[in-house]
Amino acid sequence: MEPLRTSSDNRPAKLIIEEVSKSFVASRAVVHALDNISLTVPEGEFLCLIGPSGCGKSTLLDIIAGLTKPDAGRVLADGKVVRGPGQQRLVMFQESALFPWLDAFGNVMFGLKLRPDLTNHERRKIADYYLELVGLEKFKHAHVHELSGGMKQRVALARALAPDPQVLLMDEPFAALDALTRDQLYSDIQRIWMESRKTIVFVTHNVREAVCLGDRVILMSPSPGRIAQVFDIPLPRPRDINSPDLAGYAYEIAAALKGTLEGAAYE
Ligand SMILES: Nc1ncnc2c1ncn2[C@@H]1O[C@H](COP(=O)(O)OP(=O)(O)OP(=O)(O)O)[C@@H](O)[C@H]1O
Repeated sequence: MEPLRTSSDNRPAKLIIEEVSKSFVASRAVVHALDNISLTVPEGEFLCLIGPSGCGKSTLLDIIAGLTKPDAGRVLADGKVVRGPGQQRLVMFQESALFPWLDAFGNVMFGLKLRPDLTNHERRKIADYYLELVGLEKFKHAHVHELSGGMKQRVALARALAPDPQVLLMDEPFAALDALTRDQLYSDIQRIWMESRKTIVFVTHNVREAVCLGDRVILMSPSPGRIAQVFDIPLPRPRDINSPDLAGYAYEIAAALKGTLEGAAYE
């Protein structure tokens, strides 16, 4: 099949989100979490979703993952309609959700259960490779309670990367970490993304984080959740979150973010 092309460049479209809407009934009120969202994500793009609390970022990520069904519209991954979770689209959450009874290696091996095509020997080699990639080879046999918050997120990242998904969906993965640990992870995730060229959809509240990581930043507005604005971030990589180059973009997006709160049509 001829790959679907995006309009903005010549890369094939990895994800197409077509007119997706989703409502929830909460305390007898209807919440319009997403209203008619359409978005195309080219292969290899690092896309950041930003917006105020409750604007539907996580709901959109869950719909892309196939964990939540939209009320209307659909998501296509490689041109095929997403009807449920798949090993090509893996999610990494804010809390690492590691298995506390397994060590770092065991947790990464667990992720590789998604690859029954591999022998146990191959899985072990892959787990070693990804633990090294995230800088944790020396902590291979450390148990979860022995790891810092940043190390746990590194293990979670290795676990998500090891089955080699084409799309990585990240829901505020660094939000619970201290600033220094986060800065290190910004470099690491950029390095890993530049080497692997995965398609990444990354949800964040943090404007500088979005500018540091994203090729594009999608600003969402709440009530109902809609795409308010799209920002291209053409800065060279790797980017340093503390560099002054980022500041202009961050300022512009922060101002627009403030505008989405003031302009939200609360229902
Ligand atoms: N399972 C659910 N049942 C009822 N309401 C829900 C459910 N999931 C999400 N919502 C509501 O839908 C809206 C969007 O939620 P969502 O978690 O997607 O927003 P968000 O932008 O990710 O928020 P945050 O930044 O605070 O994580 C919110 O009003 C939320 O309360």
